Amino acid sequence: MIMASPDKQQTQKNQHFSQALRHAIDGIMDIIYHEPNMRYHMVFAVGALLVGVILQISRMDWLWITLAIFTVMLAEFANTIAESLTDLITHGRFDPLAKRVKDVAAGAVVVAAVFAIITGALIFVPRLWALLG
Ligand SMILES: Nc1ncnc2c1ncn2[C@@H]1O[C@H](COP(=O)(O)OP(=O)(O)OP(=O)(O)O)[C@@H](O)[C@H]1O
Repeated sequence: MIMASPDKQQTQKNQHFSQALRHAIDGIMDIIYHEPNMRYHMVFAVGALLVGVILQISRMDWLWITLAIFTVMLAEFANTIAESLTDLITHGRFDPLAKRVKDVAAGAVVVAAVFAIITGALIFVPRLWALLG
């Protein structure tokens, strides 16, 4: 689960912006590689972007779609952070507070996904309906 830089096990502060950016990219690659849900979110995001291009949605609609995509992804980041910190503290030992943290974090992803579904439906369904009608 944890991706340390292969060259050294750094624990001190980053010295340069490029070093900080490299670690941030490590984090993004880690969540894509280890969290299947993040990959599902990305597939849905690409699908929404393709449909948006095909239907030539407005600039305002693009803003809503972009907001929905990033909201879901940020919720998944928060969920993964909460899970990792919980596992770091509990080492697999059952704790009711750990359950609460993980369940609430997972709930945040569900709420974000519902927002994305509503946003996509409001933007795409009327246009698809008009195409079929
Ligand atoms: N240490 C723990 N103490 C108590 N309950 C736990 C603990 N670890 C996990 N759980 C319970 O098991 C569930 C599943 O845990 P898991 O770590 O797989 O989270 P998850 O949200 O399903 O993960 P992912 O988002 O990667 O699918 C949690 O939602 C929580 O209810």
